[in-house]
Amino acid sequence: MEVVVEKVPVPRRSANFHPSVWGDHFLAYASQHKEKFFEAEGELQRLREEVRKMLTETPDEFPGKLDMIDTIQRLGVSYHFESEIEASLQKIFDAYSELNHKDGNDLHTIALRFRLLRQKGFRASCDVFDKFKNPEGDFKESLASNVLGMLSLYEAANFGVHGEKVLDEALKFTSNNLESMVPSLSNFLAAQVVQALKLPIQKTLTRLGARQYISLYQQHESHDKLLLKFAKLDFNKLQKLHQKELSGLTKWWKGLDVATNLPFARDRLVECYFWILGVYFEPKYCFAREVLTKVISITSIIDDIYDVYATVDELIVFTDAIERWHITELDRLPSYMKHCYRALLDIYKEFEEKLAKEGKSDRVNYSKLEMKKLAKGYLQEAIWFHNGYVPKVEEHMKVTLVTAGYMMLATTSMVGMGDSLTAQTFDWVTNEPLIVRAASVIGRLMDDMAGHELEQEGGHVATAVECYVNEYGVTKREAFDEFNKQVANAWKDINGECLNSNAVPMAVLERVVNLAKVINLLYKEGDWYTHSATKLKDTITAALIDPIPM
Ligand SMILES: CC(C)=CCC/C(C)=C/COP(=O)(O)OP(=O)(O)O
Repeated sequence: MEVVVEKVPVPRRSANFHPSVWGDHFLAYASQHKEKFFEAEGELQRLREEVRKMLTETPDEFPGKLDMIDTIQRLGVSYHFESEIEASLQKIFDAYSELNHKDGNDLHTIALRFRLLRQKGFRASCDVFDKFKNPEGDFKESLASNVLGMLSLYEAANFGVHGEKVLDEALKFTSNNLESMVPSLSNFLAAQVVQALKLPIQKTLTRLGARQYISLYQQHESHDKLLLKFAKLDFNKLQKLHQKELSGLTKWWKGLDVATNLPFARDRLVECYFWILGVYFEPKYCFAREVLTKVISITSIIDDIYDVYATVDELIVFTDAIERWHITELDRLPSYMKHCYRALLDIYKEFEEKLAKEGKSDRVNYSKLEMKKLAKGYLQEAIWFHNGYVPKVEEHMKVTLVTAGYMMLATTSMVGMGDSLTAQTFDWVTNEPLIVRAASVIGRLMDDMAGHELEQEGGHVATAVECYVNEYGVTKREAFDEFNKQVANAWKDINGECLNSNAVPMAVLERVVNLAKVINLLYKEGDWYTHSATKLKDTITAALIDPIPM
């Protein structure tokens, strides 16, 4: 495509991304909420207190308490009872050996206890599973007929860290057995097993998980009606809140008019909001969501400027302008870049002004530094691409772990959080801690495996796959196998870092874990983000448009 920019004709590339599939859809929700926000508020509050009572009145040493906590979490409502659940888990952890001893060979209870503790950062020992092995050191075949036990062990094994051989074995044992069991199970159990094998709890996003679990739970003959009703009402209330937020963000996004001003770029505000909803969905993180959605949306445009449209000369100036971060830099930029640069500066200025009222505007600087680092990484990739250079894997990863964007997003995720976060925590997050690196490895490798074919065709910097094949002289299949192993190892890093949470608030670690979960969803079956018109559209519809029928 030939476009005249600044009087000189410049050859431009285009990736032919499809336009937004949402248009102004979410604007409609702006007026809806002028009426009474949520009609069932009174009932919701009453049910919430009933559930709280049920939770606090059930003794912690009672095995049914574990199922209750699990159900509350999986229905997506545990955020209302964080302190109650934390206190129970602490007591359960303190009596861990004793309780496991008492439960004898009850695999379901023992595995569930282990998982619930690990999920919340308690260092529960995996030695509890040794007793389920035979003298040869294999899991007892007799366990294979215990569907509930196998399912719980499978979910637990996904929380393993490096060196936990028993959990690696448990994962293989349960995955194989569960898969072969499916045809002989009742519809209800089969649906649970299939869902779990597709996506274990450890990788499930809270809103989507809640939606799925609510529909499964209501098919369960002994479900708690009160809890189910509460979960449905709460889901629908949160959905309305999210719709309202997204209508505000759509208004902001319309002001940028991506389709006219930056027609070569992906126009993906709604997908970006969904991405960030995976990072935090709770009402208290409303401002944090706004900050992170604006930042990821503008980053997506910036990525396309570097990857698709700009010349290297323009990119050198653009990167320098981002480094200098000053409105006077606008004069040096071609007009299409001006739109993006101005928006970038405006959003950060807005955050600074808002945070200044609470004396927290310094937080924004950490995010700016990460954004500058990201832009330099993008430039390096563009130079490699334009020179036809295929780096060695190590050199590639050094840059592309930064351009995976998760170092910048992990840092920025903390900017709008109301929690009192210290300068040490910001220093920690900006120093490439293992958990952020692991999320970046997952992001980079899954993105490159998903986009490998297209990116090769469409003119993109060499993916990790190409670099690996090139350096080691292996097949593409072998490169994928190696990367899938690295991704599995990165999940173990993440699990391990969540058990060392003394120095860093769990609320911060959870953001990084959630970033990893989103990337897993978006890239495990191709690039859903770029090609958002089908599967991602349906997923977003379930999370953000269709209420749960009462
Ligand atoms: C995590 C962030 C910042 C997301 C913003 C949107 C984005 C750049 C997605 C990846 O696109 P891509 O598949 O084109 O990525 P890349 O160019 O890095 O391969």
